[in-house]
Amino acid sequence: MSASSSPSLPPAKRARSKSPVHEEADAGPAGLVSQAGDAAAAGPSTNANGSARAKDDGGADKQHRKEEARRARNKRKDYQRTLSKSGREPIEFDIEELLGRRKVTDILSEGREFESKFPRDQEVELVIERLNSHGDGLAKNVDGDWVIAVPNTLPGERVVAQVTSNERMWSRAKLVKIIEGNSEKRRDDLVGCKYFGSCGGCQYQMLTYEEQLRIKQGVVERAFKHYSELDPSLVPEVLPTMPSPKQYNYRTKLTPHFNLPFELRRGRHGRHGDGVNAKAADQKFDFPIGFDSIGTKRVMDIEECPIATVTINRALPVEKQRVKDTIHTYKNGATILLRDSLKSYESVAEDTLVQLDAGEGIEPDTEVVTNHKATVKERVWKTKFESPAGTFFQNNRSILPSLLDYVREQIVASRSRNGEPAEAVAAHSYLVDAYCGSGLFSLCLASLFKEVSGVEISSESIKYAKKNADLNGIANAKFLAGNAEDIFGRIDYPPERTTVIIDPPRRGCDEAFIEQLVKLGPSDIVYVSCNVHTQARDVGQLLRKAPEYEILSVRGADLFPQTQ
Ligand SMILES: C[S@@+](CC[C@H](N)C(=O)[O-])C[C@H]1O[C@@H](n2cnc3c(N)ncnc32)[C@H](O)[C@@H]1O
Repeated sequence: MSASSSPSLPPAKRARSKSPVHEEADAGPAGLVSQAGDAAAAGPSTNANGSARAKDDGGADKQHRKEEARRARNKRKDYQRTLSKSGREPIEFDIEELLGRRKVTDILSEGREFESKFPRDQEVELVIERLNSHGDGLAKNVDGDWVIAVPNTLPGERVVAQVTSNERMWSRAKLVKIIEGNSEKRRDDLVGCKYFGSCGGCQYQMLTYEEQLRIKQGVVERAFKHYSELDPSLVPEVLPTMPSPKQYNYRTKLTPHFNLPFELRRGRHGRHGDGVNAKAADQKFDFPIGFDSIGTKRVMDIEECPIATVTINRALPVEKQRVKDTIHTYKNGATILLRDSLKSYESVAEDTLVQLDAGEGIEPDTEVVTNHKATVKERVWKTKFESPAGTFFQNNRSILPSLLDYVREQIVASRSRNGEPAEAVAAHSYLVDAYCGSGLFSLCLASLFKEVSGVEISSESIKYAKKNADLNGIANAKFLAGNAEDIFGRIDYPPERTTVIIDPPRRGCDEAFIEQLVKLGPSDIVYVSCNVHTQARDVGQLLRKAPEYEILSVRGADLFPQTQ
């Protein structure tokens, strides 16, 4: 699910008899969160610890802070390295399930985990048994002590595959031919791209969309089973995957890349010196610009990408030609950015706007931006967004209304469980939008809260989040540039009336963030993620640290149809 998102709505808290905030806030290392006496009067306040840093901080103090920062960095890295306590990759669970736990234990205890590897390029006949979370078909060798992963295959298919590399108890292989296909599932008539099967970008074009959604539901189920390390009774049934209204032409960002042509590389670094490059300005070079071919780092030339928007596909050949015409100015290979942006909010007619909101796939009037610093325009529901092209914004605009609807519904439902009408709660409740980017969740949901506060590491994104609040006339939103956990020292929200939305990068949350979150003890937490494995790990951590939380809903959303 490398490029797809899996938002879910874990923990909403049961009624708590006491808040852990008071008990722990004073004692904690940051000790920054306190519960407001009058929450309604309290906005985010500056952290006294932060602002009270004395002028006479000496070298020793500086040294101490540096040391603290280094320790925090290392702790963060350690946490991120481990997907779970045991640090296991998803393939290891697949191997265990395919070969059987007993067999795997025997192999490991006898030290044979690298023994059954295949010579590179060897062709093997295999029967595919299941898919892994990357969308590759998995099969066992004849002795049942090794697993082979073959992209573009389906369970039940008998195939010939050629081994490309060996790992610990498994090999990667590429498909040579299908001897017996899975006629029930394989629908080659659905394939929408001439590069499918060679390009590493898409895995599922040969499947019906319903099947793709089912597979993703299974990935979410397995991730929570293996990585949350929670008792299964604590994880509710994973809901059917939220479909993307558009299954092709949905991607609003494309990043094809290229390597420097061999002749230019020699020119720069080889014995010919700069002479070759001086000539290069007049020379034409033909080299691939596109994506890696399946299972390799070899770039394939791509003329079109049917999952990207029509506007991006129109711009792609022009951009590729521009790179080819100026290739002598590049020192290395590079990645091209193509970002689809609304031409203007006004250029979209009101009726189109309604249809856009409903996700019915009317193409808005857009243009392509290639400069990382240029501004991209988007709109979700009626909220307008601007962000620099080089910073994060969700890449499938067609599904965002449904995604936001789901998040909003869950927040409203959680409030009604507490017995208060949603409108009444809005007047005295708060939202923390952690990892907020340019304010997608906080600004779209601001009307549900008295005040919202966003935190984000990119100061560029924060600058735009503030601009976006102004652009939409939203006066109750505040934004802070910093590490996600810094927000907890800046707010004074009453935990029992605070919702926290978390939407971290693929590596998931930092442990420090989870610790601070638990100290705050908000009434509801919404965790949106583009990596369900780190999400499940974090949710497990959270529930172990704060067992009073209850997971109410887990659901994948298919932001990247045709891909894993
Ligand atoms: C998946 S994006 C979500 C952005 C936003 N919620 C949205 O949907 O547009 C994750 C964001 O986390 C930010 N980020 C990464 N590490 C962070 C950290 N340690 N603290 C705060 N923000 C961080 C990234 O810059 C990025 O904007």
